[in-house]
Amino acid sequence: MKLTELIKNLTPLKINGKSDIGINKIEYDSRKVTQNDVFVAIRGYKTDGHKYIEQAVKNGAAAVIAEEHTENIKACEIIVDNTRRALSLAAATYYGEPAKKMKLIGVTGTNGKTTTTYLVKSVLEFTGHKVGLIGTNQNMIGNKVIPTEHTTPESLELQKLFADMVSEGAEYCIMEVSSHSLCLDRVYGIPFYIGAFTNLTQDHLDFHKTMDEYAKAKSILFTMCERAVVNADDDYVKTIIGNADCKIVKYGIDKKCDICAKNIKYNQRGVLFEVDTPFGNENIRLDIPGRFSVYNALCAIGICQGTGIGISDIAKALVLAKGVKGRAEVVNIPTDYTVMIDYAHTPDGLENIIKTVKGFAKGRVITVFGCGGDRDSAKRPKMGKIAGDLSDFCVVTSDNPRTEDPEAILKDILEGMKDVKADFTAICDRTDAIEYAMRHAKANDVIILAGKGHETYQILKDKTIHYDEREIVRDILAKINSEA
Ligand SMILES: CC(=O)N[C@H]1[C@@H](OP(=O)(O)OP(=O)(O)OC[C@H]2O[C@@H](n3ccc(=O)[nH]c3=O)[C@H](O)[C@@H]2O)O[C@H](CO)[C@@H](O)[C@@H]1O[C@H](C)C(=O)N[C@@H](C)C(=O)N[C@H](CCC(=O)O)C(=O)O
Ligand SMILES: Nc1ncnc2c1ncn2[C@@H]1O[C@H](COP(=O)(O)OP(=O)(O)OP(=O)(O)O)[C@@H](O)[C@H]1O
Ligand SMILES: N[C@H](CCC[C@H](N)C(=O)O)C(=O)O
Ligand SMILES: [Mg+2]
Repeated sequence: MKLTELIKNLTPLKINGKSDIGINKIEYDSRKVTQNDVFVAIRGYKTDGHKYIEQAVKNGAAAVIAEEHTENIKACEIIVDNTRRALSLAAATYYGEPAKKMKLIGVTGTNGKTTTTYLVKSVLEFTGHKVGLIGTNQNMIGNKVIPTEHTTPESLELQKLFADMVSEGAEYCIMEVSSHSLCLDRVYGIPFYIGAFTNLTQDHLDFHKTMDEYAKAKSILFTMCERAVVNADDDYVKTIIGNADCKIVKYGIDKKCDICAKNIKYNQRGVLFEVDTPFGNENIRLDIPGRFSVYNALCAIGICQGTGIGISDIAKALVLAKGVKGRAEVVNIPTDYTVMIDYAHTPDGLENIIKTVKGFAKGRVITVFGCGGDRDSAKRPKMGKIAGDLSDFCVVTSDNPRTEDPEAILKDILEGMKDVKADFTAICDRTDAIEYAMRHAKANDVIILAGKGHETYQILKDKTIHYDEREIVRDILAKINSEA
């Protein structure tokens, strides 16, 4: 591709050097640059990509997109005011504007994004469509799984993924849009057909600092879509759609809205309810338990109706929809107590899953949980308080301590547990903590292993180790049985 073509949608402040040259590919990491690439220099949180311009040119960069001029540079220099945005726009051009060739649906919110995207994928597939999915657990094109490290990938990888989806015939792409991705312009310039909002509760304040800033970040999605589907019961909904200039469809249980659930029945297996929509009413059954599952189903219904699918097909597809790995997932073991793996890692998520299990457990609810290192530390005592007040017993433990001291994270959690109702203990090693819970479980108890969900790793200071709670639970059970 010609550099002039690649930058056609940018508004350069200055171009230094010859831009009528052939280029190979785009890179934003100087270490990956090879002959005739375009290097995009990004000012990051850990370092500044402008420091690596010289290295990128040495590695063969024919052009550099940057926010400032470099003296004596031996490559064409495109100066722009925002390189993250330039990266997103140039990547879209490089891959042939793939987002415009599919109907793109973005889901944002603190909790429920992954679950909702899977529900939407199931409904779209039930009605015969080929669907791409992007999110926390994995990316998918139809049934093909593509591993991922981020909930929402960097723009360059995102545009490549869109292009792969288009070339494999996907008509829709349903994706999670994290607040980080909105702030860091990973989705800049992308035309969303539908944007959806699940809810906003505390998380990621290490990054956003305040809830208002966090809400503002989420609201960006609703300036980029043709249609919005939003949770009317959420306290932040006004901020979220404050700048929206599109059709807005509201869903909820408590407030009067376009799509509402009534006569809700909860059981251990899932939820049953009636839904009223502008396009008809229907009975809905979803085999994922909890009030939050009603919200996720309503959000999915709003999105799918926006694509023109009838409510009766949506209802039929939701009955068949399977749960998502690591979300209220019951481990299949022959014990008289239950072990459930769940991804609750925020105060609200933890409260929801414990209350849900409390609603059906015939025995006690034992919660094993921790909090991630290098993440919002203000949520730690709050999660301690919630788990301690709502469970019958808690084991506080580690969940991806990353660069932090695991014991110090436990201490932060325990700060919130000074006068909680439940008994609790703290065991830093997660496997020992799970073993403790399993050895103390009685008939009909439910052990919730919260926080790791689908993850099959534990991130420690110096390394990431394989860590799959399904395997851990089975190994512990074998050990306990061998002692009998
Ligand atoms: C805060 C954050 O999101 N940071 C992301 C960001 O890093 P950054 O811009 O600060 O990059 P940096 O490390 O300072 O480097 C600056 C630039 O110099 C370049 N560089 C660096 C070294 C070198 O030798 N040469 C070079 O060119 C880097 O490639 C980069 O372009 O851009 C990087 C590249 O895309 C991301 O990998 C990185 O994600 C970090 C690792 C991260 O942990 N992000 C998490 C918090 C995140 O994004 N989470 C959300 C939500 C999760 C959820 O709730 O589900 C997600 O969407 O996954
Ligand atoms: N609508 C909801 N409201 C509140 N809590 C929810 C909701 N849906 C799911 N949860 C709880 O939050 C956990 C995470 O759900 P899910 O993975 O769907 O959210 P997410 O928004 O994708 O999270 P992440 O930000 O990590 O990607 C679940 O395991 C469950 O305990
Ligand atoms: N994807 C989210 C949740 C991770 C959940 C938990 N396992 C943790 O590590 O904190 C994040 O990176 O903040
Ligand atoms: Mg997710």
